Formats: sequence, C-alpha cells, structure tokens
Amino acid sequence: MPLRSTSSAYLRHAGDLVGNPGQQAAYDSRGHCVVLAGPGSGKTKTLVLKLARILAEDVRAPRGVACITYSQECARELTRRLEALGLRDAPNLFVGTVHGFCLRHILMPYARLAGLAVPYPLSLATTRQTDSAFKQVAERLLGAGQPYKAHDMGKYRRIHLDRHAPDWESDPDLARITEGYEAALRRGGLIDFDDLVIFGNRLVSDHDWVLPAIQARWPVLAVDEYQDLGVPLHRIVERLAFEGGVRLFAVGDADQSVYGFAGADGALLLELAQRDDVEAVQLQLNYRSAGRIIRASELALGEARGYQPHDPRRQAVIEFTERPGGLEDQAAYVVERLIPAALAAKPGRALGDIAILYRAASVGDVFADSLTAAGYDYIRVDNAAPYKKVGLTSWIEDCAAWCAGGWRTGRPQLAGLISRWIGFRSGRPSELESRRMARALTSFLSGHRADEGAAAPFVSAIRRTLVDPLTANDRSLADQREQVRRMSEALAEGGKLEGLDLKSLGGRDGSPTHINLLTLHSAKGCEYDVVIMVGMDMGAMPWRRETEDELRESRRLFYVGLTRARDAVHMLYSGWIPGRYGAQRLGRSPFVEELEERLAAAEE
Ligand SMILES: Nc1ncnc2c1ncn2[C@@H]1O[C@H](COP(=O)(O)OP(=O)(O)OP(=O)(O)O)[C@@H](O)[C@H]1O
Repeated sequence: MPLRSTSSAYLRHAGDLVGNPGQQAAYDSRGHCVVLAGPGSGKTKTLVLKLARILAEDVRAPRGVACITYSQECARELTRRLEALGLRDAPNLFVGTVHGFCLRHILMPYARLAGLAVPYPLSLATTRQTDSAFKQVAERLLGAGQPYKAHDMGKYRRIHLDRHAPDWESDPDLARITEGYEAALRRGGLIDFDDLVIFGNRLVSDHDWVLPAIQARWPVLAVDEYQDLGVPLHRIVERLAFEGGVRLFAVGDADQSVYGFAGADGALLLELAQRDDVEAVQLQLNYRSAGRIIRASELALGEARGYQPHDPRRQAVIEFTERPGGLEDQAAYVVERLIPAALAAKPGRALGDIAILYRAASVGDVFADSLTAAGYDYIRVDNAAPYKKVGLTSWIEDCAAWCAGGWRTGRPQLAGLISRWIGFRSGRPSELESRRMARALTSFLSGHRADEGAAAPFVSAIRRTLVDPLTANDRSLADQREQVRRMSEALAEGGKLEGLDLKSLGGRDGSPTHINLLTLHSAKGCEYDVVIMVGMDMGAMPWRRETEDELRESRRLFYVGLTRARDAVHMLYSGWIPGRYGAQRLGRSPFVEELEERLAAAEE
C-alpha cells in the first residue's frame, strides 16, 4: 500500500489565498514564519496548505514535516483537513499532539542513547495511576483535606523547569509534593504526560548531538494553536528552530490563550513573532463571522484589533436573554424556542450547525437531559464525557464512521486509517510488518461494514482483534488502552452510552444530525452558524474571587465562545447560581453586562 504524503491538490486550493496578502505571504515564506491572527482568519487553512506545499516542493522523503498541536481534537481536525487535500500520516508526515511527538520522535529514539534518567522501557502512567500517586503523596505530606489539586502540581512542574533554581522552592509544599509524586511514579517504572515534555526539553537542551539528528529527520516543524503551549514546549521549539536549524511555521492567537491554568502563556507566541530571524505575518480578514459578531467580540475582549469581515453585507443576530428559573429554564428555552427558530431561519441549516457552549461540564448534564427528553440527538465534548479523546479512541471512532457508510464516500479515508493504525506501533515497522498490519485492518473493517448496528459489539471486536494485541506489550500505550476500556464500559449495559449505534459513535466528532454540546474550552478551533452560550452568570463566568490573571483568562474564554459563531449568538443567564447552601443571586456575568452596554452604545 503506498503511503502518500505528497499531493498536488493543494495547488487548486492555493488559489483561495491569492486575494489575501497575509495568507499569501505565509504561504510563500521561505524561512521561519509565525502567523498571528484573530479568529476565523484562516490560520489553520493557511497552515494546512503550507504543509502540503512544503511536502511537495521543499522536503524529500524520508525527511519530513512534523505538525504538532496541543490537543487531540486539534490534531484530528488537522488530519481531516490534510486528508481533504489528499495528504495523510506517513513516515515523513507526523500530525499529532506535542506529547505524541515528544514520546515518538524525541524520547523513544534518543533518551536511552543520551543516558536520560527515565525508566526503561518508557511506560506511560494511566490517569488512574497518576491520580492515585498524587493523592497518596499530597495526603502523606500535608494530611487529608490538603488544599492542592493535581493540576496545581502540573502547572508548577511545567513552569519551574530548573530544579536547582531558587524559585523551585517558591511554593515549598508544591515542590515537595512534586518531588514525592515523581519519586512514586519512578518506583513504579512510570512517567506521565508532563514528563514527556519535561524530559524532551532536557534532552534537546543538554545534548547538542540530538539537534542535528532531529533536524535530519524533521527539517520542518509546524505548530498550530501556539498560544496553548507552555514554557517547556516553547523551549524545545526555540532550541530546535534557532539552534538546531529546523524550519518553523507556527500559527496562533494570543487572545485565544485559555490554558493559563495549565501553564500555557500567549506571550510566548508574541515573543517568537518579535524575533529578527522570524517573518511575522498578521491576518486581518475574518471569513467566519458576520461583521456585527466581529465587532461584538472585540468589544467583549476590550481590545480594538481592527479585524474586518470578509463579506460586510452579512447580517447577524446577537441576543441577550434572562431566564430567571435557572439552568433548567434556560434549557427549556433552548429546546422550545431557540433550536426551532434557528432551524427555520436559514434553509438547509441542520442541527449540527448549532452549538450550546458552557463553562462547567455539570451544566452540560442539564442540557443533555433536556435535549434527550425533547428527542434531539447531540454530541457532547467535555470532561464529563465517558472516555477521553486520545489517539486510539479517536481512531476507533473514525473506524466506526468508515464502517457505518464512510467507505462509500471515502470519509474518512481507509488509507488514512491504516497509516494511523501503523503509527501506533512503537518503533519503525518493517515493510513486511506494515503490510501485515494494513491487511489485518482492511479485512477487519471490510467485514464490519454495516449501515445499521450497535457500537458495543464493534468496539469489543476491534479491541479483541487489533487493539488489545497491539497494546498488551507496549507500556507507552497504557493510558490509551485504559481509555479504550472506558469506551467499552460506557457502551456496555448500564453505561452512559448504552445502545449507541455505530453511526453515532463515528459521528461523535460532528454530524449534521446532532446538536453540539460542549465546554467553551472544547469549542476552540470549531465554527457553527448559531452559538448559544448558557449559564452566563456571575460566579461561573467569571468564577468568584478570580485573580487579575484569571479574570483576563475568563474574558478570553468568553471571547473564544463568541467568535465560534457565523450568524447568531445567544447569551443566556439567570442572575443566580446554585451553591452549596442554596441559590445565590450574584447577577448576570459582568462580561455579558458590558457587552450589551457597549454594543448598544456602538450601534446607537
Ligand atoms: N482565503 C480564504 N478564502 C475563503 N475562505 C477562507 C479563506 N481562509 C479561510 N477561509 C475559511 O474561513 C473559515 C475559518 O478558517 P480557519 O478555521 O482556518 O480559521 P482559524 O484562523 O484557524 O480560526 P480559529 O482561530 O477561530 O480557530 C473556514 O471556514 C475557512 O475555510
């Protein structure tokens, strides 16, 4: 089976960039390039076309291009867009998360050679193992009821990279918890996700010989959503690009930086763009949203960015609605009024063009119940989802989509599923092994094509036949194996997804017949005709007692929500929120308050 990582289809689409000087400049760039741009400005589109061009014109196999991003969802979106251009994962095209890149292409090939003090073979702890190690260590050191959460430690580890620097002790409790936690994992022969990046950084920082080795394999590194990266990744990128000769193409928007709580810092992107040896490109045109939504989003952000609509004639709806009966009241309004009205407003609009966005996953429960009661199908993406989106669970969903009719339209493409499948195997498989894996998957999928059928037996079968034999002996896939197990559990009798059919499992990533129900964080990178932001009350947006930095991040999250919309935004609130001691009236979100006032003043 030929693995293709070049295609000329990009030439047809490159014509779209001609009228946009920023996009064209990025597409034509020869050295390091950073694209800084607002929402809907075509950053991802430009990135994908640029990758296709580099693969066709600049880089010869077996040298290749690595394209990394922060979350599995963004990686999957990139894969999908590359497939639309006829490109797919191949030995010389890596598309994946930063963690996947650090594991497969930095630590696995070089950690042992460099004598890095990590346990071998590289074994990734499951979420259950990391949660339990954190709890045990924190309680042993500070007693039951200690105030720290695992993500406090995670952020501390990502920000304080040098254990010998004086600021390592800036929070002595977190420093001790981190040291105890890492020691506990090492005793079990394990590393965790943060270790992948922390050790990756140590490897490229302390061992000069690794740089030319990586450059020889990956002469080009592309990074999407750069504002989501934290310090360790930024250091890896700087070292590879500016000392290792790897050519960098990065895109991002500091205004959409919403992972500060996890150590991300939008300022790192701006720092990168200011370097003399980097060509910085700005994109001002927004293709997604109507002009009124663009103006409203700048008012919400409190910054005039000067973004312009691609089509100034498009009209938009922006509505503010109080539903005093709490979230249930808001849910009833959405189901009875907003959804039918949104469908009626534009011919051809489908449920998949509507998204309900909220801050906390618990809000999603209320809306999920109301939608179910009203007979609407939905796709839910948030922390309350029964399993995490990791490489293997996303791949199984895509296999389900192929079996449930995707094979007719080539969406997703079989060859892409095969390349991803082979990519899960650690090390580089021989030609013979690749062919064997391709044959096994093709025969499995062909034998499971069915327009109707339940997802549970499909997932059991793919586990038994393919996934379990692969993951049983590869400890670097332990967490992914755990998430696949959770997927099965959710589909089994009594599970949260009991009765789900194959098509819906495949369509969980976006389908015209399902309303999208997701947290504001999960909505990043997505676009919908109609965005309904619910629970926009003080105490949730922002949370109570936020610091200045946290408030700024909440505002950016609010901005991310607004900027997902093409045609309409609805803001719903009650003026009160449920609390431990009953409901509390704190008023609607100050962001909503400000936005309504500023918009009215601007439109007077
Ligand atoms: N030159 C262009 N001509 C026509 N449509 C375009 C062009 N560039 C981008 N688009 C369209 O604009 C929309 C937004 O593009 P894209 O998703 O790449 O933006 P983005 O900058 O990555 O957005 P965000 O940061 O909000 O996720 C897409 O529907 C895309 O197809």
